[in-house]
Amino acid sequence: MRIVQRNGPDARRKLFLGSFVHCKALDELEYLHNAAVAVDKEGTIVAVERECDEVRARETVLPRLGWGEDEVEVVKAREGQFFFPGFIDTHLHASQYPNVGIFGKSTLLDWLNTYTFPLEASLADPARARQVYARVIRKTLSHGTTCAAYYATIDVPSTNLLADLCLAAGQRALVGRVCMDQLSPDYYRDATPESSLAYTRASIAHIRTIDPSLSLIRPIITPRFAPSCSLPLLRQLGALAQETRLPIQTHISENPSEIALVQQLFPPSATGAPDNSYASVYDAAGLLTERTILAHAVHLTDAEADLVAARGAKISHCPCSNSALASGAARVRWLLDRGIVCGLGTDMSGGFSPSVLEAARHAVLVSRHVSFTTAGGNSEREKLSVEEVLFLATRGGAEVVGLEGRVGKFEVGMEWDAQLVGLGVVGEDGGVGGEDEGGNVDVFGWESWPDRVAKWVYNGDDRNTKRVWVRGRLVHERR
Ligand SMILES: O=c1[nH]c(=O)c2nc[nH]c2[nH]1
Ligand SMILES: [Zn+2]
Repeated sequence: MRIVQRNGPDARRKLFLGSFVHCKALDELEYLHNAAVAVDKEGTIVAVERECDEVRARETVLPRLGWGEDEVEVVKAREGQFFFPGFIDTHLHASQYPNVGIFGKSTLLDWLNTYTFPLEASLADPARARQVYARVIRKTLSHGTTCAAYYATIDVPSTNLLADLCLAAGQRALVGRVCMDQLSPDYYRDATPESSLAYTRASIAHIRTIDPSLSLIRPIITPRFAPSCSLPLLRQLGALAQETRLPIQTHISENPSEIALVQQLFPPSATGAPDNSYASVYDAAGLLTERTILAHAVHLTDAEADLVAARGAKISHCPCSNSALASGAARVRWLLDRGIVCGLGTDMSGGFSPSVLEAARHAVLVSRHVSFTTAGGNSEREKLSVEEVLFLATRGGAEVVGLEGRVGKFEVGMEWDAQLVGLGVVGEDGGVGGEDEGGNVDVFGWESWPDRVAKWVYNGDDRNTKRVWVRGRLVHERR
C-alpha cells in the first residue's frame, strides 16, 4: 500500500471508462456499463456518457468538451472492476486509532476512562500525533474513505497537524478540536469554558489559513458529549456555531448510564429546556442545528427524535461501535421514517474497524437484530438492504457532512470523489491472478451485478479498493 501525496492542482483532465455503480435512491443502485465519465482539472464531472467506449469517447466526448487527445489521462476499469463513489465516514476519532480492537468487556463510561482518555492525552506529544494521524489518514484512504469527520484531541497543535496532514494527503475532512471542561481527568480537560472556546477558535483560525475556501478541510465545533461539557461551555459553543455557521459534531444517547448522567447533570431548572432529555439539553444550548452531526442516537425517545427531525440535525449511525461497547442497536429505519438524514460512522476506536464497508455490513446485521425486537419479532420493515447501507455510506453521509450536491454520486456537476473496486475474477482453473489476487471476494462470472455488489459488501475489504480519488486527484493506489 502506498499513499500518493497530491496537494497542488492536478493538471490532467481525466476520462474514466468501464462500469460505474452509484446510489440512485435510498433503495436503488444504478449500474452504468460501458460508460464514460469525464472529469475536468478542478475535479468536477463534466460528462457522463452511456454506451461509450474509448473510441467513441475520443470521437464525440472530447471534441464536445474542447479537450485535446493528449491532455487526457484515461483510466479504465477492467473486468470485475467498477467505479463507486468514495465512502464518507461521518464519525471517527483519529486520535483513538491505535486502540482499534482494544476495549475488553468495557462499556462507554469505563471505556473512556480506561482506554480512551490516556491515549488521547498522549497525543500532545507532537511526534506521536504525527505518527498516529499520518497512519489513520493512509488507512482510511486505503479503505475508500474520501471524506472523514474527525475528532482530534483537546490539544491545538496536534489538532492543527491533523488538518495539515489531511490537506497534504488530499483527504476531505472535517477536523474538530475536542471540547471538554468537566467530569474528565485532571490530566485531560479544558481548564475553563473560556479557554476551551479560545483554543477552539485557534484551531478554526489555523484551518482557515491552510484552506481559506474550506473546500477540502473544514473546522467542526466539537463538544465531546454533554456529560464532559459544562452548561456555559455548551452555550458558548452553540453561540460560536451561530456566529461562524460552522458544523457541529457530538455524541447523543449512546448508553443508558450516560443518559442517566445527562438527566442528572442538566435539570430543566438549569438549562431552561422543557425537559431533561439529552436532545433538549443540546437544543437549549443552540447545538441542535441543520449542521449538527449526532453520533449514535441509540436510545432516543419519540419526542427526542421528533426534536432532532424538527431541527434538521443529522445522525451518524455507528453499528460496529454500538455492538463492541454493548451500547445497543440503533433503530435506523425508525429514524429514516421520521425524515432524519443518516450516514455511517466507524467511530474508531469505539468501533473496531477503519472501514466504512465494515460499518455498512454491520448496519445490515444490526438492523436485522432490531427486526427481532419489533412488531412481535422479525419485522421486515426494520431490515436495511445492501442498497440502503451503501446509500448511507455515500449519499446519506454526504448530506450528514453538508456535501450533498458535491459528492456521493456520478452526475455532471458533482466532484470526482471515487474508488475503483476490484473483485477477484476466478479463472477456469480456479485461480485468481494479477491485480485481483489477495482479495476475499471471488466472482465466477455468472453473478448478476446486484449479487456482485452484495458479495463485495459482505466480504470485501481494502484489498478490493484498488484506487481512490478525491476531487479528481489520485490519493491512494494499491500496489
Ligand atoms: O463512541 C464514543 N467515543 C468517544 O470517544 C466518546 N466520548 C464521549 N462519548 C463517546 N462515545
Ligand atoms: Zn465517537
